[in-house]
Order: sequence, then C-alpha cells, then structure tokens
Amino acid sequence: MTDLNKLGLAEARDLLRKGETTSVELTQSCLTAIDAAGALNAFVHKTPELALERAKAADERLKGDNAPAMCGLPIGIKDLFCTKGVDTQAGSRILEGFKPEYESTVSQNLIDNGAVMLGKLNMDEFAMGSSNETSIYGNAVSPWRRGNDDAELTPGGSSGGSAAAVAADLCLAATGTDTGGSIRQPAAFTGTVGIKPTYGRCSRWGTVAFASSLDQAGPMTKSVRDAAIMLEAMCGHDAKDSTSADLAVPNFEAMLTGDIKGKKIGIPKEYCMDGMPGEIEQLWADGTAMLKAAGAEIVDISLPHTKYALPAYYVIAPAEASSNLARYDGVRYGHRATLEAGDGITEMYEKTRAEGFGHEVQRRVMIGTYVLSAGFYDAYYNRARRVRTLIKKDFEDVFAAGVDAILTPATPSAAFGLGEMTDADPVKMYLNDVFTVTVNLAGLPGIAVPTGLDAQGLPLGLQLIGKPWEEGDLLNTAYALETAAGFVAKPGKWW
Ligand SMILES: NC(=O)C[C@H](N)C(=O)O
Repeated sequence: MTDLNKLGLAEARDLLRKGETTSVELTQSCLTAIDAAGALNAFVHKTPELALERAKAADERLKGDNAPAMCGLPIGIKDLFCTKGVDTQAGSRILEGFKPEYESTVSQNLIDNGAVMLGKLNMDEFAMGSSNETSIYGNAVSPWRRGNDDAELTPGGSSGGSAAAVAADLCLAATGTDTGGSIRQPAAFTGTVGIKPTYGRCSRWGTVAFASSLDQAGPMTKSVRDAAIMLEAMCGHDAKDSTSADLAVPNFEAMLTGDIKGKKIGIPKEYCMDGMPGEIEQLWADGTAMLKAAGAEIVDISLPHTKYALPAYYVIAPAEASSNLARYDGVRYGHRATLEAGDGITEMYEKTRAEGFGHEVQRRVMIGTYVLSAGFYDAYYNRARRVRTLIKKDFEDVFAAGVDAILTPATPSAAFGLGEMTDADPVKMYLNDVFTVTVNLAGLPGIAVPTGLDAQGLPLGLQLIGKPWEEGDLLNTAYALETAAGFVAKPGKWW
C-alpha cells in the first residue's frame, strides 16, 4: 500500500486491525516522508531506530486481542515533552544537549497505548510565540502557500512543527501544548484539528513549564475523530501533577454521534472585533448557519470582560514564565557560557541566560519580573488575576444560562508570511491570541476545526469552546461542524 503516511489515526487503526498493513509499514512510510520534507523544518530530532523498534513491538502486540487504540500508530511529539534519552530542547539554546532521564506522563501514556514516536517537533522557544519564529532550530515552514506565490508562510505557533508535520502528512498525528492558543492557532493556520482540553485533563508532569496555571497538552490531528482517539490516550489522572484531575476518562470516540439537535450554541458579541477581516466574519456566519442547519439553537450571548483577556494573559503568562525559567542557571541544565578569569557566579548566571535565551524569552522574563516586583505586584499581577476571575465568571454565567458550547473564529486572519510580524511591535504578534487566550484563562476546553479557505486558498478555522470536563460533548459538536463544512483541501506538494 502506498502513501500510508497520508492516513489519519482512525483509518490506520482500522487497517492494522484487519491485518491490511503493519506498524512497520506505516512507520517506514512516515520516515520516508519526513526525510523528503527537510524544507519544512518540522522534525528537529528524528528517532528512526527507536520508531522502528517500537513499531515491531506494536506489530507483535497487535497479534493479540487487547491491543490499545493507538497501537502501532506513528506520531510526532512536540519538543516541549520530556522524552527519556531523546533530546528535549523546548526550542531553546539553554537546553542544548538535554536528554531527560524520564518520560513525560503524556508521552508515557501514548507509549503505553502503543503509539510510535517518530521524533521531536519544532516549536517556538519555550512555547512563547505564534509563528514558530522564536525557535533556536529556525522556524518551521507551513506546507501551505498563497495561490502560486512561493513566499513561505508560518504554520503558526508555538506548536508550529506539529501543525506543519500533520498538515504535510509526515505523521498521522502529533502532540501540542497550548498556553494561550498554541494548539488552536497553528491548527487553524494549517487546516488541521487541535483541541486544548480542560486545564487538568492532561498531566503537566515532564512537560517543560511555561506558565503553569495555563499550560495544557492536547492532540493535533487530521480529523475530529482522530482528536477524540488521541485525547483519550493522552489524558488521565496523574498523582505526579497536583493540578491533574482525578476524573474518569470517557470513551470520547463513542460520543461522536454527530447529533447536536437542541444544543444551544452561543455567539459572543464581544468577539466581533473592530477591523475583523470580512472573510473571518463570513466564515463565522457560515459556521453558525451550519450548526443551525444541523439542529442546534443559536443564541446571542455576552462575555463582557473579553477585551481585558489579552492584556491579562500577557501579564500572568510572563509572570509565571519568569518564575519557571529561573531554574535555567547554567548549573543544572544544558548550556553554560564560557567564563573569563575573575568571573563569579553572578557573571555565570548573567552570561549563560543572556546567551541561552532568545529575545522573546528575555522580553517575557523581564516583563514577568517587573509585574511581580514589590512596587508593581498589586497594580499588574494582582489586577490581572482579578480580571481572570471575571473572565471565568463570564463563561460560568453563560453556561449556567443553558448554553452548551460557544462558537468563535479561531484566529483573526489566515496564516501570515514568515518575517512579516517579527520586525513589528510584539503586540501585533500577541494579537494572534485574541480569540484563544480567554479559554486558557478560564481553564476551559477549546477546539479549532478547519471550516473554509480564504480568497488565496489558505485554510481558516473556527473555534468551539465547551464546558469544563465536557470534551466529549465538545468533540461531538466539532464533529457536526466538521461534517457540515466538509473541509478536504490539502496543501499542494512543493517541498
Ligand atoms: N504558548 C502559547 O499558547 C502561545 C502564545 N501565543 C504565547 O506566545 O504565549
């Protein structure tokens, strides 16, 4: 069978069960596609030997009756997850040469479920960015292009390598993480599906920390069904993460009936922002009509504190980052600067951190340190935390009034060109997160579903936001939207 790498998880799983292919064949097909896609710079550490070894073991396991759902399925892992004995750099120079002694809970869950890791995927440094351009490895490149224009576009960020790899069929699916939109924005930019589950659904243990009260892992896949399959395999209670929820994991795939009759879908008026491109407005209106045609009840809602979400996020996330990143001191991990005679420990810290962190990470550490400092703590950090509570309450009120899910655009535009936003004011880049950060601040599940193309042929996505712990319901609504939208476009192969 050719082009096995183009399959999704569900299709490949079914072929494996019928004995029509093997994990080794699937894995080999992905490895060949990865080798031919150097131009995308998606995989930054490849693990072909390990992959084939695990694929062989999976083929053995598949001979029995109890092989788990992801048994034998080749996937990519974002470079933020610690993988035992395999380079884990979080896209940063400061973690150069770091090979963890342990496996993150999420990647261990996937290994236990039989998934086959092909390698580690490119990302913005410490997951700070929306274009993958802050990566020490150089940016990942989107497989998509605007019409016949050969300008390189961003796959989004920070999980840009994951999005590029899934969209270009280098793997069947990938892991991502989302602190302010890092799964949903790259998914929307590349015509793939990405879900950020409820905060606490996936363990954060062994995932390099950015902003601990916001970080969540999730799957990036070719379909909603695949997202359901992979989320179930990734998540679950973990005693090693005190914020991990001790809740049973439902069979998400079994909940995909496509029936959303009578579901109340909220359309928040505050998400209709000034300067929103007509194409995004149209996409949103089309998505609303699709859900209505599928039997949902559409209601106008208000989330009054939405406009404060982005500023609150860009105070809280840097504050937590400045604290989390204090551990990179040149002693315990990775890079250490070369010192001169007379340099003491202070010079060692300063030189190491100045060399080891890129500009965006330095900016956030400085902002975070500032907003946490004695004279400014109340004015910035505490105020941002209070705003966060109000944002959370906005959602609680809407759900208490009977709304089942909320539909919004996922991003304010289609993918932009590499370099187009890096020289600009950093706030322009931060504005990419305008529709996604509210969900992280409130700890809710959110999913991006590809629903259309812009005038230049680039994918656009819509976001559905669900109630806490109701990912199954959210996935089902997303499934209904996906079915109605019938998005089948793929990037033309140029790499
Ligand atoms: N990690 C994320 O969710 C990315 C977000 N754009 C940020 O730069 O903070």
